Amino acid sequence: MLHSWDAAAVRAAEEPLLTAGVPLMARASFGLAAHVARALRDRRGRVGGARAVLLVGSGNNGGDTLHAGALLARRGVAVTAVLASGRVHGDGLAALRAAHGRVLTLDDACERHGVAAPVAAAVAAADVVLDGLLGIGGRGGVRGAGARLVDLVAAADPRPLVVAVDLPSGVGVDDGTRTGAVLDADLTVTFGGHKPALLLPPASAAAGRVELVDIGLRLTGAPAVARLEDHDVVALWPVPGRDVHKYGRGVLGVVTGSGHYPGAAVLSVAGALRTGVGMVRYRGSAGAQVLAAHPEVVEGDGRVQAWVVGSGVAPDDAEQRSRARDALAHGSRHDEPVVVDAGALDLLPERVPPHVILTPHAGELAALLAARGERVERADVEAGPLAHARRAHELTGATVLLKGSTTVVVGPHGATYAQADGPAWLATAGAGDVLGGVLGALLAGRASDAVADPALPAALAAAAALVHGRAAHRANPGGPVTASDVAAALPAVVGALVRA
Ligand SMILES: NC(=O)C1=CN([C@@H]2O[C@H](COP(=O)(O)OP(=O)(O)OC[C@H]3O[C@@H](n4cnc5c(N)ncnc54)[C@H](OP(=O)(O)O)[C@@H]3O)[C@@H](O)[C@H]2O)[C@@H](O)CC1
Ligand SMILES: [K+]
Repeated sequence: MLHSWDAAAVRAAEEPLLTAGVPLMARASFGLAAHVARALRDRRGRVGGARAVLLVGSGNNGGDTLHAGALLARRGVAVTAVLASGRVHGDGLAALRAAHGRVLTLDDACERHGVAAPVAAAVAAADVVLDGLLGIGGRGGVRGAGARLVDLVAAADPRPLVVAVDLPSGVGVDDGTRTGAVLDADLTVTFGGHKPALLLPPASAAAGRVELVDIGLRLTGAPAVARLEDHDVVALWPVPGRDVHKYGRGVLGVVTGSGHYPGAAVLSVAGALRTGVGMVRYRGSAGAQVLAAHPEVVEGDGRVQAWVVGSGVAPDDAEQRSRARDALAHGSRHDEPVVVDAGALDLLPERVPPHVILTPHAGELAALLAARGERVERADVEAGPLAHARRAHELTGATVLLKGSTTVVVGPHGATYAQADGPAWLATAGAGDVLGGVLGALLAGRASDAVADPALPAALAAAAALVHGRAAHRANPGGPVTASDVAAALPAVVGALVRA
């Protein structure tokens, strides 16, 4: 599992080490220089003779960058530091000067006297740019001279390799927002532990590949945001024991689809069956289509351990909406986990337990929050997915899985996940219906655990997102997929993950 820690936790872990005189900045800059040198070697074949530009802000992030620049200069790199502030890290600047690095300033006064031209020339000639404007001390997007530097580098053609120091400057460190100027990086070299912005959308898209440098911090306690990796899935998966029978494995009740959208029912059932479930009971108006596609399904009422409701339930299908409402009410009251998607999100009772899991996309989450009196539009959710998923969890009590290219999951007790497992090709009609089925199957298999441990539904939701994303990759590596392809790839993906 990948963990991330917010700025306060990182500072708290740094403090005793700094007091004890541990050279954290030296460790950070040494690791940074090593990663930059490796990237230069990969790109140009050698390190010596490369040209590097350092964007240097006023804090310790700029200090890391200056020290790394000094190390690179000693390896034969022509290093130019551009100071975006009149106040920069003194030791770092001295180290760079001692290593014969060049220093340019770009505060407002200097720019009026024409310093901008040499800065532009240095950026235009650079093989690599190190973004050391802001680290965990940044508040809001990069301002002032730094913002002009960001624009200059972003417009450079050919584009140099951009390495973010600790994290891309100007992103919301703890919430993953991107409010102003941010320089998109190819590589981020982060120190001590991942920061939430490196996992959370939209900021995570600015980070590129992320490399972690161990500087000896002891980050303990719960992480701010986690990301499941393949090897985490087996511990969560309801792998059947030798003597289990189909009812023991879990029966999933599915109330999805409608006369208008029978495909949603077929796909949500496909997702569940191919993930592995004892039985699916289907209730609804698309029974003929579901049975034609999946003869193993049983139609009608009966005991179930978990539910999937809502995908493809049309607003004018009163009968199907009433079945979805009943399932939702029954599941909330009777310890049966419920996945609530699309057409049932507006049927949600005022408060529900965390074993009710909402699976909206950004537009649906905005509508859900607006219906509860919040002034929110889709664009707001896209700009701050974590904050809005959290708000929906607080207002409803439900576990919230917010779908997106990076899926954000929020549950009780701070359980927070950001999963970026699927290819962009997965943004296709019906993929969400399959995801609902995957999660439903997991919940049916672990229904009593998911009720007893309020944080477990969030972990299962993250696991569902991981498996769904992996299935899209497996269905057609690097190319287009349909929702049916994704469902078809599920058994092999699950098999590979639980055997590993
Ligand atoms: N502690 C250690 O030993 C270690 C720390 N490490 C490194 O230190 C980094 C954290 O350093 P940091 O705390 O100095 O903050 P940092 O992010 O460099 O910038 C703060 C400065 O920026 C300014 N500023 C703020 N917002 C702004 C904006 N939007 N636009 C423009 N300016 C803005 C702000 O100004 P102020 O608002 O205070 O006037 C302040 O002067 C961390 O990410 C890691 O790289 C590693 O070496 C490991 C060891
Ligand atoms: K930075």
